[in-house]
Order: sequence, then C-alpha cells, then structure tokens
Amino acid sequence: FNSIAYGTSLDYNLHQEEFILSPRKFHERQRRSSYAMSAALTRKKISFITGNEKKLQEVLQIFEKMYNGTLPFELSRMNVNLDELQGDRNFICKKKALQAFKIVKGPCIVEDTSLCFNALGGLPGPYVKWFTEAVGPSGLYRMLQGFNDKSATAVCTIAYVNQDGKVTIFSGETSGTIVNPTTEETFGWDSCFQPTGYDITFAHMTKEEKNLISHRIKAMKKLKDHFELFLNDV
Ligand SMILES: O=c1[nH]c(=O)c2ncn([C@@H]3O[C@H](COP(=O)(O)OP(=O)(O)OP(=O)(O)O)[C@@H](O)[C@H]3O)c2[nH]1
Ligand SMILES: [Mg+2]
Repeated sequence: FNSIAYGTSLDYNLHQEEFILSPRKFHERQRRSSYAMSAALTRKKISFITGNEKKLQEVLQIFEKMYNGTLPFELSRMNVNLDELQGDRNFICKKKALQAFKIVKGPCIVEDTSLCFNALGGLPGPYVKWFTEAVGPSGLYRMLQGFNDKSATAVCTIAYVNQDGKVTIFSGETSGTIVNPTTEETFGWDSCFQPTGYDITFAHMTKEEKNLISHRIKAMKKLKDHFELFLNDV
C-alpha cells in the first residue's frame, strides 16, 4: 500500500539551522526540538483510506486550516479503493470503515460522497462516481433535461473508527443546482454543481472558497467537534 505521513513537518525543520545559530540559540532550539519530537511521538496515528487524490488534497487542506497547520494527530494516507456495497450512504460508509479497520487495525477515517438529485428521488446519490465516469458532468446535467427541478444536494459522509473498532458517522450537506458546465472539470462533478446563493459552480471557486461552504468541511467540522469532546478518541 502507498502510505504517506502528513502533519509531521514540525519534527524536521528544527534541525536545519544548527550551524548559523549561536550556542545559546542552538541549545534553545534543541530543547524545543525534543519537545516537538516527544509531542509527535505521543500524537495518535490516524489513517485516511481513499483511492481519490482530489479528495485527499481537500481533506488535507481543510485539516491544515482547521488546526492552523499543526494537526493534533498524525495523519497517514493509504491508497486503497475499498469495496462499496449497495445501500444507503451511511450503510455504505460504515461498511467501508469496517473494511478499513481490518486493514489498518487502528484508528482510521473513510469518506463517501453522494450527489443527490431531488427530481430523481435522491439518485445518483452514492453511485454518482459511476454516473460521472460514464457520462461526465454535462451528462449529469442532461439527465435532468425533462425536469423543471434541477436542485441537488452534495453530501459528505465521514466514518471515523477508533482504536476499539467503534464507528461514528458524521455528515455534511450543501444544497445547490445542477447547471450546464462551462468550465473544465476540476474534481468529479464540481463543474455542474452550483451551490445555493452563488452564481458560480464549485469548479469556478478557489479551493479556499469551496472549502468554506462545501459538504466536506461541514462533515469535517463535526469530526473535529467529536475529537474535542472525546479527547481519548483521537
Ligand atoms: O466534483 C466533485 N467534488 C467533490 O467535492 C467531490 N467529492 C467526491 N467527488 C466524486 O464523487 C464520487 C464519490 O465517490 P466516492 O466517495 O466513493 O469516492 P472515490 O471512490 O473516488 O474515493 P474513495 O471511495 O476511495 O474515498 C467520486 O467520483 C468522486 O471523485 C467529488 N466530485
Ligand atoms: Mg469510492
């Protein structure tokens, strides 16, 4: 598996200046360095399991901003496409989480994203990946051609599994409209999803703008609240 650790930069860059510092400053740096290292050693390790690079990027950007650059845990990524059973989104995400825990045998996070069209009773929902791969964002727009109602909800479902294998689910939703894409796709279906209250799609927005209002940040805020309430669960 491709596993990379994030949130550890603090541990490295303290050594680089050792020749240009005065002895007193060097001593102080060493003291801070060993403090940082012991903090890093006590930080819990959490694995984020996803096969999707774009998702990984957003999750990292959001965590970095939420924790001002210093995550209270060490996040590593495992590049695995977990099996996805059919069912509602919480069921799918819970089953992904349990598979992930079997692999990692420790705390882990998985995420499942749905795009639900109201005119289609919530479909494609958790199956949007296959629809997007088959027809692209413009095809998603055309699927609603016979309907006046173009409204949709983007839903991010996150499952966190703690060290005992207990799964907790968090979800975040952003409502919007499915529009005819006018830009290149930047993620999956961002170019056809226009969030309510905006006249541009997610694809037109900067990452910073999207990360303020997205389904993903809303679910991740709940995960952060959970970590704060149940400190031992981190
Ligand atoms: O434009 C987008 N903006 C987003 O914010 C977003 N989040 C997810 N997606 C896409 O929606 C499907 C979800 O399926 P999904 O959750 O199963 O993801 P995945 O299979 O790619 O990865 P994972 O299951 O290994 O984590 C996949 O096609 C993702 O590319 C997005 N597209
Ligand atoms: Mg998937």
